[in-house]
Amino acid sequence: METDFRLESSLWVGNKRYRALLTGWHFQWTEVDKKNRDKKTISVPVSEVVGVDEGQVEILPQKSTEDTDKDFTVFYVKRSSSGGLHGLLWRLGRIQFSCPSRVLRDQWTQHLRTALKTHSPVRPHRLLVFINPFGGKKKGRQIYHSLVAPLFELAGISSHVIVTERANHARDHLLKKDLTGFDGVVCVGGDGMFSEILHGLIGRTQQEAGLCENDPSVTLQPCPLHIGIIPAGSTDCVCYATVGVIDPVTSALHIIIGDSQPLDVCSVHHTAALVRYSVSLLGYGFYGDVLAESEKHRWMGPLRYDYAGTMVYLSNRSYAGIVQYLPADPLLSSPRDKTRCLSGCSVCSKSTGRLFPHPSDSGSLYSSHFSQFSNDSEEGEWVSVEGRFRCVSLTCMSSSCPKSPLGLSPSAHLADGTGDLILVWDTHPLGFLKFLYRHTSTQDQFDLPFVEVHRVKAVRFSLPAGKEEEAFEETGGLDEEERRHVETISRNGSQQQLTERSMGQEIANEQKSATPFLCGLCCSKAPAASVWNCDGEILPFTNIISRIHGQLVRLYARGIEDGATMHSCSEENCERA
Ligand SMILES: Nc1ncnc2c1ncn2[C@@H]1O[C@H](COP(=O)(O)OP(=O)(O)OP(=O)(O)O)[C@@H](O)[C@H]1O
Repeated sequence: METDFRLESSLWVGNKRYRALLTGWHFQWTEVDKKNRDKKTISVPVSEVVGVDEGQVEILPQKSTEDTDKDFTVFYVKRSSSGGLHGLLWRLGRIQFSCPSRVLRDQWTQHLRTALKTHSPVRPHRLLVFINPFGGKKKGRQIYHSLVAPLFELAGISSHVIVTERANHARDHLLKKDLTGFDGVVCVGGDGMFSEILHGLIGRTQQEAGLCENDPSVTLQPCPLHIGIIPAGSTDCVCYATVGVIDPVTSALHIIIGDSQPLDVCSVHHTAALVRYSVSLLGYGFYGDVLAESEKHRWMGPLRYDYAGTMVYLSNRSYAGIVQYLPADPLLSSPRDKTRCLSGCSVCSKSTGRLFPHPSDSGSLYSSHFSQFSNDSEEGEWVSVEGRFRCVSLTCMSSSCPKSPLGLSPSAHLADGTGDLILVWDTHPLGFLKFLYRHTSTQDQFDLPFVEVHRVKAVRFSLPAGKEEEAFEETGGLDEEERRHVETISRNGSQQQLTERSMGQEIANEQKSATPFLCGLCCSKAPAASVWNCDGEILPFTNIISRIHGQLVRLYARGIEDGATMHSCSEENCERA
């Protein structure tokens, strides 16, 4: 196979001579001096060649081609350090070669294109793009049209663009409209937009498979369409945790070359109904309170999270609860093993075989039921703990973000079919402050006597009997709308997908106004119950059951590339920013 694509010749860039070599998997060019000695080599994996065009081609500010007979231009992925602890920025590299003859030029372009088709077969050809015009700084449209669309055009990707007109527009489209011919769905926005796409695609896939999402023991069908995230929100945590940087060009290049990163998803249920899906944080206590408090101060913009965090910390709350969890196999990995889930993670790769025992399952992504939960004998023993907690958090990924570069659980994996359950028992305020502060540094936040972390497959949370009634009295229990909501989901399953964001917010607002929630430091009586923060949405229920679905979706990403690889590739297609 290798030799089929082998091509070697002298090529010129300006007046410098290069020896260019295509071996199938790699394209490299080495500058040769007048004495025929090799100078610097640049080597690019064929999978990272973005496109090849005849002539002298520019793409910015818009595509222009000077069609000369003996020239061709190669576009490729070029890395540069983001300067921080985290991943690498990707940029579009461009090199324009001249050949001694047109025949040789055509040979090069043909060979490169054939190598691309053979060694990069999973690149997208047609994408459905949703732009949230109001996300983040309201620059979604501009980001897409100026930075992303020209790259898609260069790579020969056709895209159908929908600018959303309301919340849940993208989700409803994915649930109801014809998606034939699309290879993937791209969202231009923040975590809220990603969540819409996630819910739409998972719901659609289960509808088509005839599966009921309400039952937590049902093994859900992995989604066949990939998701691409072009970050343009005020919180872009999923992008940060799966790419390592928040940068539209880097994300666009990952989409173009068809990178594929599986991602675990946690389903959250209340009684017999699905409430939501989560990929990053499902948090009760502190994180729920911060979200509820911050929603009251949306006018502050992103500053509201710092303000709410401070207020909630000062209110010094803890909550009674019963947490039950189903431990994952401790022999496979541990949340305290100091490993990091980086690009090419071996724990995640091995999990693919465990989660999809029949090779065809993972290949087609249309596996039939794979038993990791429903089979009682394999399920294992549930563990139960009861007490007062500052916070209870479940995360399917490290949940790293610019403010917490290692995240809530630094050794969590993106795609091993498990989540990390973090229990922070009631403690004195300074202890809790230490726990919070350690998230911003490299210190181990789990190395504290009041903190536990467990790698789990499922979690149940309930209020202790007496507290349930207290909380019920405080909130007035389920209101009419909540009851209708649960009934609708139970009846219609995936047809009527999930909590409407707007409705969820209304419920949360009602709940907030009904609860003497955080009336600041003056509030003398602490409420009996907190709320759940599910990837930035408040859940309308306290008693929940959640389950991790291994590798349920795939993103156009490859996990975080280690900045240290900059050293090994400094001779190749890398540069320091
Ligand atoms: N056209 C629209 N009008 C109003 N809301 C929309 C529209 N399109 C999408 N949304 C909703 O806006 C929410 C926030 O969007 P997004 O995540 O893109 O931006 P963000 O600035 O990061 O948001 P936030 O800070 O509120 O989480 C999403 O949950 C989505 O459902």
